[in-house]
Amino acid sequence: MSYIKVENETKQYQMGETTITANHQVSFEVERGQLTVILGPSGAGKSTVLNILGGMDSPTSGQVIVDGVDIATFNDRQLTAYRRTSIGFIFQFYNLIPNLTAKENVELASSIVPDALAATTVLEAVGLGNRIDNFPSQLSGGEQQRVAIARALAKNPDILLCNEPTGALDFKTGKQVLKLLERAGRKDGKTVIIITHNSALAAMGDRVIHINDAQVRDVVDNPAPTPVDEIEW
Ligand SMILES: Nc1ncnc2c1ncn2[C@@H]1O[C@H](COP(=O)(O)OP(=O)(O)OP(=O)(O)O)[C@@H](O)[C@H]1O
Repeated sequence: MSYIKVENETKQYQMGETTITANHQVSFEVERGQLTVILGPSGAGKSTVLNILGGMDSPTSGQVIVDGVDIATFNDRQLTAYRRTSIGFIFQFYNLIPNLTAKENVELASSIVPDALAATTVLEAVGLGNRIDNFPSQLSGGEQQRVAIARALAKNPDILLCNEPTGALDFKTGKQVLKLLERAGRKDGKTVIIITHNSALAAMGDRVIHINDAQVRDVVDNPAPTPVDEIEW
């Protein structure tokens, strides 16, 4: 069985009298270590998929099997443990704590898991060895996103979930960030899932899942993904 298998996952939100269907019968699979791009326009339902895969939300119906276990059946305590140990999150706007240094931001995450990597080591790995004592406000957007990647990697999770990781960055800085995610997948064996509306990023994925109007429209495998260095947008 695939490492991740989402089967007929539906998520509805009740807003007074109105029911909003954010995901409708979503099904797809991701193999372990695969770099996956989930592509779709704004409002398509991508973040909903990511929130459910990350254990931040539960589906209304359907199965979300990760490493053989259906996390859709998890209670709050099980979801907390899953979020802590299995998942590293990277968001569009970094979500760093402003009054903690880069190192302290990373340590905050690593302190909640048993098999954490040293904060300094991961900050060095993302090229920020000389900025560990800087506060987020003293770092550029790209540097802040690299701290966020270090924070996610420090927990040593199996899965990295990235929601528009380059959405707030310029082309050159965005590429640096994508190269780190590419390396986390190709060298460190993480299962990296990137959500984006930027269709140029599809080329870097081993698998591309197209979502539109709450549904999976297409799943395309790339036998020869393009290295991030060669992607233009
Ligand atoms: N908590 C919520 N309550 C009500 N509706 C929601 C909630 N979360 C998402 N939705 C709705 O579900 C639909 C899908 O939203 P979602 O955020 O998953 O899309 P998206 O593809 O990630 O879009 P974007 O790229 O703009 O973030 C939208 O119509 C959105 O308004």
